[in-house]
Amino acid sequence: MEGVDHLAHERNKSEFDVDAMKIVWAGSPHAFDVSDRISKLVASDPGFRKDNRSTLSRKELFKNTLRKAAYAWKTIVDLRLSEEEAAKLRFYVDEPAFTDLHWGMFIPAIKGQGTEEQQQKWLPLAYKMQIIGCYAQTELGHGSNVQGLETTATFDSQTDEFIIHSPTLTSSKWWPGGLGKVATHAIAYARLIVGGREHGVHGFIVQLRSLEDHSPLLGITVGDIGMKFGNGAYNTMDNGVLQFDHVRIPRNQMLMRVSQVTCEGKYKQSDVPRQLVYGTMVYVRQTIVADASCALSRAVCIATRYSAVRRQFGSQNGGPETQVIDYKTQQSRLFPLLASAYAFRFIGEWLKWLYADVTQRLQANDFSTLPEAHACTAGLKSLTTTATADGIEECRKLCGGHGYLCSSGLPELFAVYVPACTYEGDNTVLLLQVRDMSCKVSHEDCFSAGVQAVQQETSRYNSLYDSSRAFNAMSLRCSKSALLEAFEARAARMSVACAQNLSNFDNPEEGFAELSADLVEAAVAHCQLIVVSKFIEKLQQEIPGKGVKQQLEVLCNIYALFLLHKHQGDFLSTGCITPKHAALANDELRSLYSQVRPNAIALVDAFNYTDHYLGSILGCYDGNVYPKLYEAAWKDPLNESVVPDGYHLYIRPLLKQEIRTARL
Ligand SMILES: CCCCCCCCCCCCCCC/C=C/C(=O)SCCNC(=O)CCNC(=O)[C@H](O)C(C)(C)COP(=O)(O)OP(=O)(O)OC[C@H]1O[C@@H](n2cnc3c(N)ncnc32)[C@H](O)[C@@H]1OP(=O)(O)O
Ligand SMILES: Cc1cc2nc3c(=O)[nH]c(=O)nc-3n(C[C@H](O)[C@H](O)[C@H](O)COP(=O)(O)OP(=O)(O)OC[C@H]3O[C@@H](n4cnc5c(N)ncnc54)[C@H](O)[C@@H]3O)c2cc1C
Repeated sequence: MEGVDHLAHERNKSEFDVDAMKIVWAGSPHAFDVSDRISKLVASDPGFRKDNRSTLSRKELFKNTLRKAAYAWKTIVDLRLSEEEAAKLRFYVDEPAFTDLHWGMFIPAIKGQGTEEQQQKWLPLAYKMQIIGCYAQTELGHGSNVQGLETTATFDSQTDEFIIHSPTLTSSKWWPGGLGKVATHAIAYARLIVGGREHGVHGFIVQLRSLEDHSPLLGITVGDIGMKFGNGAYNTMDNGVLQFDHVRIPRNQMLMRVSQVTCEGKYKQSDVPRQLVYGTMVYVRQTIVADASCALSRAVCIATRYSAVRRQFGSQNGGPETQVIDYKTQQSRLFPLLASAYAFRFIGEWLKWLYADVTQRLQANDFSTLPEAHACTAGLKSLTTTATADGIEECRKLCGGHGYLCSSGLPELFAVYVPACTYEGDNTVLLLQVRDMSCKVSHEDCFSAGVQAVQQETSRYNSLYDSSRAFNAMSLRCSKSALLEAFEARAARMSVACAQNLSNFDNPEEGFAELSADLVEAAVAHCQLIVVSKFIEKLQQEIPGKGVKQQLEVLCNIYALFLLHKHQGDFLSTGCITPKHAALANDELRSLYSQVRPNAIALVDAFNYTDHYLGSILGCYDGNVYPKLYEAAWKDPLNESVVPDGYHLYIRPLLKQEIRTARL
């Protein structure tokens, strides 16, 4: 049966132009071309094989990652790939590695926080990988609370140097990727002390290892923090521990765009806001949102293809059994995830635009949109990574028993992905930062503007309440604006409730702490509103290709109505929908699922993932699942011998009742 497309009948059912949808997914014809070429290049090169990751020991796994990273670099140099193509190549190599932090955080930190001079000195070295960098912020004792970091950087005006020091065990840097075994340099975050005065946390470029023999420099203690969740998975990364014992660095290795220390020991603050020290995190959070759609679409692609292959029950007159994708329960779990993958793709695109816009403004010393960018990236990073991590696990369950096999690709994808809910800011901590989005819910807003802010919000809410009276079964089906109003009303109501409750506290901090769980829920409602509204905006653009826009309309409705159904308590209590409307929304969802069904395989084909990237027998393009599963089982190291190692020591004595005399 080799070469037969077992999903051909599914592909023939599709009602839209898949190639046009591929362009929409990629973002542009150019982006599609780059992605398509590079993914095929990686898939066809045996140097990038990854099917044995879960069976390797940590040491073998890590060495293999080093080999792949070096091979990837050689490929990039030999083929003279552009920056965009090189980034795509690393993406499709699909193995977390020190290079993620070098390109993803170390370089952006220097670009964002370094002066022109510092950029000129360090960036060429980093671009050529003559130095390898990591981002050393988190410590054993503090991650979320950046202001609580304990590492110190004390200025010594005699020698024009900073002395970087770890004064306590809890000040040890802990977690930075690439630090454990590879990085030669770090952007280390430390409390700046000048002339006995503290000036908060700043970034410093610190060399960690010799460029000759890779040994740690004087005063540096560095190593890996140990095995992490799952086999293979994120264990390809050398997350590290680092202690400084009075390590001296030249003064010009403090990143000085935000503030400077002069050789006389004067601390000077630029006009730029202090928060720019956190700028790298804003950048990375934005990329993590884009990455969420990749991880979720990958899991959804696997689960959708397998659901079309898998059959259980329902045979009539000896005919084939029912494809599990035809069960309404399967559809109601799978299709909202498919819709979410598309929704996250578009919100990722929007956030990329927002970030580019902020960056441009920053260059012109316009810092006005920084708080919005921070709130949006923080909130949307939290929303999309939580939904994606949960979605991957749901996809595993949607694949039944076989989903639990490593060869399904889902266990490793889950293990690699879940830390996204924690790194770059714990998701709950980040939701608490969502204050400046479309409404005001912070304690300062309530207290500084007093009752006025609450009144404004209340009247805004009331007007939404009135307009959304028009929300009915018909508008649910046809009107995006009715849906959007429902989401706006819900978000506004939750914010107003928080604001009113906050104003009952004499002490704002106390009120904020007491109501933080409600604030988090209001933040989620705001983030969902943004995702829905940006999906709707996307549909207002011209989208070429037969049936493409119609498919996206269906997915947009599914995304919004699924959330409305899931959070109907919130929506009902806004009074903008009645229980009858909630029931109608549910009926509408069922009908939308029927519309997606014939197009489901084509909608995941539009992601254009190679079998190499998917890394899943259940999700393979041709759907020839069973022979591949059978063949893969026999390749497991445990099946190398028919009688296992250990038989004579442990099984035979059991069977022969000789266990008391056996040497265990
Ligand atoms: C199968 C194989 C698959 C393979 C796939 C491979 C793909 C892998 C690719 C992914 C790679 C990703 C690698 C990830 C590596 C991870 C790296 C890290 O985790 S680095 C460390 C990140 N750390 C954090 O994120 C810490 C979280 N904490 C914070 O961000 C902040 O400290 C805080 C915002 C929570 C602090 O809050 P608070 O105390 O209120 O802040 P401050 O007082 O310091 O701030 C006052 C003021 O500033 C505003 N603010 C805060 N942050 C920012 C910001 N970033 N930008 C702009 N403004 C900011 C804050 O809101 C306050 O504003 P105000 O107006 O005064 O209220
Ligand atoms: C795989 C991985 C890679 C990483 N890579 C890097 C790296 O390259 N560089 C780097 O510097 N760091 C890195 N980190 C560290 C990461 O950024 C931190 O772990 C993350 O910011 C969370 O901080 P924490 O560990 O201190 O969590 P904690 O803050 O200790 O969180 C523990 C719990 O407390 C809750 N909590 C904390 N504060 C509050 C609050 N104010 N209100 C309510 N609840 C709260 C959280 O919600 C969470 O449930 C990495 C982490 C992981 C897992």
